[in-house]
Amino acid sequence: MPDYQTGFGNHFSTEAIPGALPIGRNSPQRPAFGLYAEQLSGTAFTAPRHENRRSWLYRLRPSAAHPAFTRYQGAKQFAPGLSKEPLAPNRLRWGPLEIEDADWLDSLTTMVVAGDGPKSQAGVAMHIYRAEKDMVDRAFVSADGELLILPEMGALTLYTELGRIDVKPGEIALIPRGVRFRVILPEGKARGYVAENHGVPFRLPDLGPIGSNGLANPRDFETPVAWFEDREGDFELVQKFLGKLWTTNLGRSPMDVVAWHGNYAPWKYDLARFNTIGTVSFDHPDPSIFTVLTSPSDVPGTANVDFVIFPPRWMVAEDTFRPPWFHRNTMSECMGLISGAYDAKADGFVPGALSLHNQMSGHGPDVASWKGASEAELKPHKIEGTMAFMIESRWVFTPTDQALATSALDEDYDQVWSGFPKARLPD
Ligand SMILES: O=C(O)Cc1cc(O)ccc1O
Ligand SMILES: [Fe+2]
Repeated sequence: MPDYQTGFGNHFSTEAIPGALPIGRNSPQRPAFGLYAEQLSGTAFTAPRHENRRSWLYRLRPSAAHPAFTRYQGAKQFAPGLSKEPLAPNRLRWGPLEIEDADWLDSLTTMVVAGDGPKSQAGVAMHIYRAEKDMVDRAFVSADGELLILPEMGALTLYTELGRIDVKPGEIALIPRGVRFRVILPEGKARGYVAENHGVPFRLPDLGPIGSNGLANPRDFETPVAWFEDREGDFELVQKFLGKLWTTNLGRSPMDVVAWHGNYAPWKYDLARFNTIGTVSFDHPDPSIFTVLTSPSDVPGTANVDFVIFPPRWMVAEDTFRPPWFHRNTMSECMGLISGAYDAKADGFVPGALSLHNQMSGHGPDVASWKGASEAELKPHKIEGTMAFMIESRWVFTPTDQALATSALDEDYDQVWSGFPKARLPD
């Protein structure tokens, strides 16, 4: 069982072998045991102090020691590039994708990308993994963004440069941009979502009038302690760089960091710890009240990407249509479901599914959900056994060609909003 240290964005210090971590300096002339000191920067050196993220790694060999990268021929469905066709303003929905005879990396399937891709340092890509093999002698790293991993089926063990993380459905994990890792499937099969954030790193949202506690509390984020593997021999490193995949043979495992300190590190978080806040009077609040993490853009309050969840919660609003209202939004919304049912979609939105409601597309409850909620007796009611999420962005999402071609695409999605009775005005 991995061990963790707690706190979001804390300055951690951890060593797998006593004496490996230098004290009082980062880069001594001769680090202990002949280890190599290496700084991993997740923000510009000159980023403001409260945004600045970097860690110091003490490792068996420097990351710099590797031969040239060549194009990687696997993972054909991962980052295939975007369609050049004009993007229709249609609402889209996909059913769950099938498990593939592949490891986590090779099973990654890019569905939609918000923004202009990694070169712009903005936007977010949504990928789905659906694997049944372990990554044994190989690791992956994205230079294009941090990876927010959302398991939907089956647990994962993430062996990262900075330690090991166990994560299961209902929990989430984050691998910072540039951190190398491999994925083991303790339950044999695994499926889930990956939001690759090309913009500035996720942080906790400001709480404003909510006060100093609530939503995702910083102490519930768990970062692994230092752990390393000393493995020599063929070891592939696949790197995503500007939307293309590259490979090299390191000749050793890159998970050879014996000690590290800093505030740039992977973490996991149990969504059940989210302190959900909602109305105790009337009206359905904007879903921003459910924001777990936000990556701001250069326009204040207008996120590059927000990660929002719809957890189990009490519904008590009086004289209120309680599910999400009908709406059109300047922000674009991509949703997934980890478990249970979502209160705006009585049918067709199942765990593993994905939906897309782009900028200004009319959406909201389907007919069955609207009818049920309009006629319901408004007793206090608990929505239980559910976890939906939304990746919301100021940048429009473009589906990949393969997402538009897959049989998992629901050809009749628009039908969920057909058949609403017309309002009747007084004579
Ligand atoms: O479209 C959706 O289902 C997500 C959503 C939920 C909600 O409670 C209010 C607005 C919104 O976009
Ligand atoms: Fe919406």
